Amino acid sequence: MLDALRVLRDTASGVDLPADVARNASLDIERLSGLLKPYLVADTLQAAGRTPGIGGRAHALLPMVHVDEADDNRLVGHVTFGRYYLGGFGAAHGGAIPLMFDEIMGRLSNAVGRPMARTAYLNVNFRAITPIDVRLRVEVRHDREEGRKRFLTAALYDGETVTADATALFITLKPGQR
Ligand SMILES: CCCCCCCCCCCC(=O)SCCNC(=O)CCNC(=O)[C@H](O)C(C)(C)COP(=O)(O)OP(=O)(O)OC[C@H]1O[C@@H](n2cnc3c(N)ncnc32)[C@H](O)[C@@H]1OP(=O)(O)O
Repeated sequence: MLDALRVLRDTASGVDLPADVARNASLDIERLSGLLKPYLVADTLQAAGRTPGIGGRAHALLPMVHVDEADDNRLVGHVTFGRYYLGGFGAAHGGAIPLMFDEIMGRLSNAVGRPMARTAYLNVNFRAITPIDVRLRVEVRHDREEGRKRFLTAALYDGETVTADATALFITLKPGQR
């Protein structure tokens, strides 16, 4: 269903509709929302964001990052920003790129049995236009740990061009910390 939703939001982002088509589409979307509403649950029980086996953890907001290779301290994956993420002039929105970095760096930070950590900072440099509808490579490194602090770096590539890179600090949560 979330795959279909992704297709819908990419398509809906790219069209310019006559009023009657827009009205009919709105009615259909409202009908779908009505179909789902009886199944709303507490956020601790929802599938979205809590289903690691499904791309993007079934989180509707996230661009789908696919992991191609990973070990304890390094991860290589790929991502394609669809039309939904367009900022302008064929480039991904500058807010979508940190979203993707936070997710994929968080995934490596929390991998291999390391206890849960939360992002304390995420610094992103935009080095070149990040094109939409192009398969991009993302590389993440877990560089070092100092007590509760985990330092990670990442880069996003269009071919050999680095379009963005990031440094992040993740802090291990204390037992019982919310
Ligand atoms: C299905 C599963 C898949 C799992 C895959 C999941 C992937 C998703 C990942 C997404 C992750 C997120 O987006 S998380 C959501 C976004 N992040 C947040 O909402 C975080 C909000 N902030 C916080 O909750 C808090 O500030 C914490 C937990 C980060 C830290 O608070 P704390 O625990 O009280 O620790 P605190 O004493 O302040 O800091 C500990 C040490 O770190 C340093 N420190 C703290 N913050 C910073 C900072 N911004 N910059 C520099 N240094 C900092 C302190 O100086 C201190 O150093 P010293 O004195 O010890 O030297």
